Amino acid sequence: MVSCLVELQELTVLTKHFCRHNKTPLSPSCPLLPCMHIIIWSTDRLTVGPPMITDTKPKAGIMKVNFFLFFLALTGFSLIGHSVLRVTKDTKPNSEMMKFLQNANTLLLVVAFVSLTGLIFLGYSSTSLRYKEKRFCLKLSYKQPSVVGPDGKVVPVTPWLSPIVWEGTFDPLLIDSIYRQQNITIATTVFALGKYTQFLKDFLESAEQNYFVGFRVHYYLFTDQPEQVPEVKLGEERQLTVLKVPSSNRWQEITLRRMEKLEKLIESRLVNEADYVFSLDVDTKFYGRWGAESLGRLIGVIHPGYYQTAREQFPYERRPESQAFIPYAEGDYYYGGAVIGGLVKDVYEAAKTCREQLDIDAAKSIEAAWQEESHLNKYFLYNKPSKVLSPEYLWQDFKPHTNEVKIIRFSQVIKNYAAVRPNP
Ligand SMILES: CC(=O)N[C@H]1[C@@H](OP(=O)(O)OP(=O)(O)OC[C@H]2O[C@@H](n3ccc(=O)[nH]c3=O)[C@H](O)[C@@H]2O)O[C@H](CO)[C@H](O)[C@@H]1O
Ligand SMILES: [Mn+2]
Repeated sequence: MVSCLVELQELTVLTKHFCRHNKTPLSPSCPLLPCMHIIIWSTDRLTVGPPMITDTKPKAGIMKVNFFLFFLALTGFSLIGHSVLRVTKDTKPNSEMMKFLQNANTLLLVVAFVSLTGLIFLGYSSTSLRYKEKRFCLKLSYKQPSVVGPDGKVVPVTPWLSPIVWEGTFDPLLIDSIYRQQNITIATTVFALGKYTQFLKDFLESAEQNYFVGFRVHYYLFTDQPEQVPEVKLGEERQLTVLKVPSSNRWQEITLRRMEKLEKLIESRLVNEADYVFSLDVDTKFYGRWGAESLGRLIGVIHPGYYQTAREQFPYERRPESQAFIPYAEGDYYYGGAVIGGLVKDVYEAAKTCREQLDIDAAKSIEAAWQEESHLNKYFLYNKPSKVLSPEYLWQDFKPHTNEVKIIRFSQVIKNYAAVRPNP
């Protein structure tokens, strides 16, 4: 019974998926469509348990839908045949016509049975459970949320009621005092490999001036050259731990491996050493306050380059073969990979999932358009952040100021990519 339900759920997911992307084998006038809708409706209500994030395998999916429709059609014909037989039996018992109908009906039943067997076989042979989508639990056909309203005013809340943190939406003194009572530790991971060690001094010095001032902050600095870490005077109750990691000759590998390093650091240390954790890019500088208003269960930041862009133009990964794939009609915001934060447990789930998805892609020799940033965007689409930081919390020094961004708190410095990265 449970496996039947699972199969039914999967068919529902697939049918919805195909309908949404206009790949449905059913035309709108097909008489089976209402029947599929009834199944969709009923299995929606039977859906239990936490859904998964990955996409379904499209080929096995199409075959399953086809098998299922074939089975439905044959069973339908067979039922009609059965009724006709009963009527014919009453009027013309033992006629040639009667024998033909009996044979035809038996054949239909046999083929229906074979297609049902095929369906069950596909159900067991495909990795159905592993490839189930989260998508079916969320109704994803909604309008793209805006960040700046038509009147030019900033939007302070997401459509799922998470705050979008902008200057003027919170009282800094009040919010700091609320969190200070909780005696929290904020772990902050930062990576500086190769020539990126040159960014450390400004990063750390500006963080000491602006980042969670008055809170217990523990920086975990991953580098391949511990001797290049500058001496920076840290405030009271603030500390820095240097962790040596191997070098890499591909910048893409450095940025995407941050997920794995974060996952492992949380497992080995942060579960006991911190309450919240942020992972930040190092080629950055703090220019303004970044405090307790940024704390929450799961935190993402809106990328400054795309907060007024239509989602079809977001640089999400668009190849369905990648685990980071997001279709053109989906997406909320384009989140920057330079900031991820939240409670240790929730950041762990995000980092672990992204690492797993990156590994699946790597095994298929696929690298998402923007490495771990693409996977993070996929994760946030299905696991909505509980607080979203506005582009005040991730700006780019080369970007001219705009009316909506009143204060720049954290910004990417201008860098010569060719000079600082180990490869183009
Ligand atoms: C603003 C923003 O959202 N930036 C993201 C973007 O480009 P970025 O151009 O910001 O990527 P990037 O070159 O700054 O690399 C990201 C981070 O990796 C580290 N690093 C990188 C190269 C290197 O040689 N040594 C080193 O230590 C360093 O901490 C750096 O800050 O896309 C990247 C993925 O492709 C990351 O998701 C970045 O977070
Ligand atoms: Mn960067």
